[in-house]
Amino acid sequence: MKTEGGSTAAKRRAGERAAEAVEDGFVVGLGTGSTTAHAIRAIGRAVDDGLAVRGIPTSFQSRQLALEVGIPLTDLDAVDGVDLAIDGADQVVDDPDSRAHGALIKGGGAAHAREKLVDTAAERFVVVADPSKLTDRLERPVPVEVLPDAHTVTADRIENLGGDPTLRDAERKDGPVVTDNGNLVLDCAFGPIDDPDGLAAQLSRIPGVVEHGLFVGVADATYVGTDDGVEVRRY
Ligand SMILES: O=C[C@H](O)[C@H](O)[C@H](O)COP(=O)(O)O
Repeated sequence: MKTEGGSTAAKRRAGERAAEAVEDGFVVGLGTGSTTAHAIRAIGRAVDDGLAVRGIPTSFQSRQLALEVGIPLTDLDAVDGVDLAIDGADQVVDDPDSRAHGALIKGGGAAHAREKLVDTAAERFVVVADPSKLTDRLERPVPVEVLPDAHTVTADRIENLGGDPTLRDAERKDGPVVTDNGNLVLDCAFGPIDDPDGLAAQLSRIPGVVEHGLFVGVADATYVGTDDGVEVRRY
């Protein structure tokens, strides 16, 4: 799980505040990453105190943590709906004058395909972040999960859109990162992204793309942990 960047205390404040929104009987989407991990641990403590919830993990990592802290688990196909999803982000547009306000780049931990399934299914999706994630325009490389057998041709098509794709390598293994779904990840640099919605549609149309990390118009709020509190952005 990726943990670099941002202060741990700020991440913890954001995660714990989001966990306070979990109500008795909720089905909760459990995102992935170092910030969401604080929310999962806080939900686990609430479960110890008697809160009845079921969690839907978005990755092997969040599943393991949820099991460790005692959150009963379910899956999307087994529930009528998801009341709340809590998830992190790699970048969040923070500009109320921009049409992209609240748009996200996700997938730093290669979990964005399952995250998008769960986050878009939720009645309410809350992003948890520290201030280092806020930006005027999305500009980090966009993680794109691709079918392994087609990663070269898919990379060519992403280049045709103006992207510069790099196959994500595993740090402690020879070879590429393999996602929980058995696929590969291309980190695709586009420079500053003026129209994330348009780029999202173009990426989704490429055969071989399983899912990309642009989340546009999905988040309902971002909880930004700071050095001394939590700022809430609502969309
Ligand atoms: O694939 C991973 C996810 O999209 C994470 O939610 C994202 O990378 C943020 O992680 P963190 O809270 O560790 O910065």
